[in-house]
Formats: sequence, structure tokens, C-alpha cells
Amino acid sequence: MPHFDTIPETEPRLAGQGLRIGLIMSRFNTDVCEGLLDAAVAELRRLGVADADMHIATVPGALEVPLALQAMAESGRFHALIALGAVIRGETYHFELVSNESGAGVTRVGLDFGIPVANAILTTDTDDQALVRMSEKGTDAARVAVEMVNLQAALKGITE
Ligand SMILES: Nc1c(NC[C@H](O)[C@H](O)[C@H](O)CO)[nH]c(=O)[nH]c1=O
Ligand SMILES: CC(=O)[C@@H](O)COP(=O)(O)O
Repeated sequence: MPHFDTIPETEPRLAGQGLRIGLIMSRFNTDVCEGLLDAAVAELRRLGVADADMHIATVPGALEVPLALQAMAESGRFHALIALGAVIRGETYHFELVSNESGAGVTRVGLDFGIPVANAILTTDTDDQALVRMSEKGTDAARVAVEMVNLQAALKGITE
């Protein structure tokens, strides 16, 4: 049997203490994006992240999110980043372009800089689909960001 290293369990309530989290929020479909942000901030607080350690910036749309994430990652000041946006299908191919390119850009920042980036850029066919999902997706993004910081630290400790 392969050897599975024991990843130390972090008490969820305390997992976020001391972490600095950068959040980039798109302003396109603002009602959904603000719902995502509210949910993410509430969950970060529940996990012990201090308000002073949450740094929020906004961009015009999902296509601009990766560049702003890159700037935060380059600063070296954050433990994890969260992308918040809402791409809602219209009549043209632009939906696919914005969805695919913003998603690829978010992933690239995480891999290029070795920093956890939780992606909560929704890609939906309708406004209602986005409104229904914004709280869950915002909450999940906060949990993923905090979990991945702790997992990354644990794995680095095991492999060093
Ligand atoms: N249609 C949506 C957009 N489109 C705008 C782009 O994200 C970008 O700002 C523009 O193409 C200029 O570069 N953005 C969203 O976030 N959501 C949409 O539904
Ligand atoms: C996702 C989009 O870019 C979309 O809102 C644009 O709508 P349309 O394709 O009708 O121009």
C-alpha cells in the first residue's frame, strides 16, 4: 500500500486565523457579485480571518479578474486569493470567451505564483441560476481558500 502522509487536521474554526486573503470582485452583474462577496466575507470571518486581513478590490468584468489577481500574487502579501464574478449567457459567443478565458487566467495565476486561488466566477445561463447559487459559491470559495493554505503548508512540511 502506498504511504499516505497524515495531513494534520486544522480546526475549521481556527484555520483562517492569521491569514491574509485577497479578494477580487467583478462589477459586472453587480447584484450577484455582491452576494458572492457577502457570503465569502462571512465565511472568512467564521474561519477566523480578521477583517483587517481581507483586502478587496473590484474590476470591471471577469476578464479583468486574472490581471488583478496577478498583482496581488506578485505582492507576496497574501496567503490565498479569491475570485468573484458572474458571467451570464447572452446571445453571442462572448459568454464562452469570457467564461473560458477568465477561468484559465485565474488558474494560471495560482499555478504561476504557487498561491491558492479559489474561483467563484459563476458561469450561468440565467440570472436566476446565478442568484440561487451566489451564497453557496461565495461560502465555498472562502472555505477552499483557507483549506488550501493549510494543506499547502502541511504538504510543504511533509516534503521538506
Ligand atoms: N458579459 C459579461 C462580462 N463581459 C465583460 C468582460 O468581462 C470584460 O470586462 C470586457 O470584455 C472588457 O474587457 N463580464 C462579466 O463579468 N460577466 C458577464 O456576463
Ligand atoms: C457573457 C456576456 O458577455 C454577455 O452578457 C454578453 O451578451 P451578448 O452575448 O448578448 O452580447
